Amino acid sequence: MNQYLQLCQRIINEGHWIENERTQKRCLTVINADLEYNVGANEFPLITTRKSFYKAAIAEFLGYIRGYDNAADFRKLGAKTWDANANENTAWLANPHRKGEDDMGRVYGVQGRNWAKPDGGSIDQLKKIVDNLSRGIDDRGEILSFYNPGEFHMGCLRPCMHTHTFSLLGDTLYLTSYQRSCDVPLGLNFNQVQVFFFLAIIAQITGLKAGKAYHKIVNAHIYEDQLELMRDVQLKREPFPSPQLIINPDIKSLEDLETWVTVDDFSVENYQCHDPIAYPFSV
Ligand SMILES: Nc1nc(=O)c2c([nH]1)NC[C@@H]1CN(c3ccc(C(=O)N[C@@H](CCC(=O)O)C(=O)O)cc3)CN21
Ligand SMILES: O=c1ccn([C@H]2C[C@H](O)[C@@H](COP(=O)(O)O)O2)c(=O)[nH]1
Repeated sequence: MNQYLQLCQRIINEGHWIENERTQKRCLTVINADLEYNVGANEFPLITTRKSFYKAAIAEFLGYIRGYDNAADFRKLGAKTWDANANENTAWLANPHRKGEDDMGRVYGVQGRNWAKPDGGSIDQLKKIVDNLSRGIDDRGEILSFYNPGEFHMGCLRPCMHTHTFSLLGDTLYLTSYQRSCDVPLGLNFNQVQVFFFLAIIAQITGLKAGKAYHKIVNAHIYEDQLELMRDVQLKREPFPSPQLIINPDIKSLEDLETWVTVDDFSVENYQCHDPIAYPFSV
């Protein structure tokens, strides 16, 4: 929790005001942040200085694992997070590749599970990783990349947290996740949960021990209309100790994640938090 608060404070102390053309808003911005989560010790990095809706964050990531490309499928899992980008961004609404209401296009999980090969067919990056790790193999290229510049024009948004690398030391699994752009009040609140969740769940289904997750962020920003709430409300609050994430032990395979798992298979223990804060969202 302290590393999150330190990053927020650093943006306020040292940030530069940068115009953003896509959203037509200014962002207070710093470059480079390194966050670390101890998944093995189950120190769940859930924000405590406001109420955090971790189930929606897990639902969103479960949608990526399943390769979903439609905001309605995310809603069914419990995440409304793609409604605005799929249906309210004027550039995407006018894009000939958009297949209709709720379509997100070839983003995130589509690339992760169904990367189109130039010579036909497709690559399932996640299945290869899970198969290797289950056999104790780390070929130093256990990389899940959502970043496909050749298909940016076919999706509603370029992926923000775009690359996840798994590494094995003995029977302990590590994850390094790389994020190019980070909405610290809203997005990071979810992304911290997702990086932790991803290592915890892949360790569980591959029979490995979870070690640490390393979360590397390039452009970390606060939108101009979020600044007052962050500076004068959230940062004035005292954090509580980290809660623990509890995962249904019956989840044993990638197929389980693809078929029957829901957000009800996850819960949190000892979560003490302050009141919610409704931050403005920029489409
Ligand atoms: N400007 C922007 N920021 C983001 O963080 C973001 C995007 N766009 N576009 C793509 C996804 C969608 N994400 C989102 C979208 C909405 C919330 C949000 O509204 N969160 C609320 C609670 C949501 C709920 O009740 O489930 C929050 O208070 O955290 C969070 C992340 C993260 N990403
Ligand atoms: O997982 C996510 C997804 C998105 N974001 C934020 C970061 C930016 O504020 C916007 C994306 O805008 P770009 O112009 O494409 O950078 O969404 C996030 O923090 N986490």
